[in-house]
Amino acid sequence: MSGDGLDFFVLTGFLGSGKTTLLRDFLGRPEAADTAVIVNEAGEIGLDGIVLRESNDELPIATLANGCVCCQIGSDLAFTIDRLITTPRPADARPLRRIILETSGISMPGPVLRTLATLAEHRMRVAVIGTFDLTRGGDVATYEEAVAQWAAAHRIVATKTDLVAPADLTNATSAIAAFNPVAEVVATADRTSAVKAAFAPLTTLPRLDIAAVSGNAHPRVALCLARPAREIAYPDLAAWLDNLAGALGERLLRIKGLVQVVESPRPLLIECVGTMFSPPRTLQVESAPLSGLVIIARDVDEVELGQVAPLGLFDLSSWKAPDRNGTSARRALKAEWVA
Ligand SMILES: Nc1nc2c(ncn2[C@@H]2O[C@H](COP(=O)(O)OP(=O)(O)OP(=O)(O)O)[C@@H](O)[C@H]2O)c(=O)[nH]1
Repeated sequence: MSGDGLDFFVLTGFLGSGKTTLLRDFLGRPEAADTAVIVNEAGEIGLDGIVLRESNDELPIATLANGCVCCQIGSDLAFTIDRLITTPRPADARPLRRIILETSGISMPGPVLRTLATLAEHRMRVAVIGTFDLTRGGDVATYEEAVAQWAAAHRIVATKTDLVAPADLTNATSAIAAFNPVAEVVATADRTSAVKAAFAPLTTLPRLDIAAVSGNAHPRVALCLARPAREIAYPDLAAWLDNLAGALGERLLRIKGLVQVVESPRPLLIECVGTMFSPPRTLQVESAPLSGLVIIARDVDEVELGQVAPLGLFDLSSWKAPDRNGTSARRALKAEWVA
């Protein structure tokens, strides 16, 4: 038996940001019957597993409690996934449709995704779902893990909506986009809608309407849009991405975007979390609705990005960069992007 057709959700988010609660609410819903769960906790006591078991005591729930999933238990994770997929389902149960891995609040997403990449034979559709605790907002961005978790997410769910003022909920989308402008955002006070949307299949096209982003730049995280400056051949694009990853190393948090290369009439979807790239995928649309790569990186400036070879492949609008002079550069850069 293979995992072909399975959705694999990596549920990530900082300590206490509402991951278990979101998952518990989902597992209590009828459509969660074809779900298996893997819980990782850095601590010794598998508390999250117990809480989740309360919401649905028939689900397969595997606990990885012997360390943080990102640093110690790659092979345990691979083994656990394998076992969940190959274990026969009870006669009256529907086939397994999704696995949800709740990572510990201090897990870095990159190593988890690297482990999942070794399980390519299962052909699972992997999506990273992040939580954004509205009561703490961007405050936890001082923790490198929190920023990496948001940057890696395909979708970010605003949590604890009942504990904040309506204005905080209204501003949630822009607050989240300040850390990851390409993620889908789920920000609603309607808990049922939020829970369903959190684990719905992903849409294909990246969200690149980054001109809508507002808010203050994070002191160490730069968000940048790289737009093709000329026609781009695939080998040049591949070399540029390789060199960018090599130059930034672990400071590279995320790239997502569409690039039209001369070899193909259709745009390529380019995506990486950390320095790990998904294989570029040709989109089944004639031309890119918007050609460009959104880059999220830590401790980097436009000059360094501009030195990546081959030179001159992309124009860089660093529309949200760390504010070094005490005045925001965002307005001018944003205007450049809008034009
Ligand atoms: N009022 C309210 N409380 C929430 C909500 N989501 C989570 N909480 C509370 O916030 C605390 C932390 O929530 P968890 O769901 O355990 O958070 P977590 O991200 O799984 O935490 P770790 O596993 O420690 O990383 C708990 O006391 C929850 O009851 C919410 O939407 N509304």
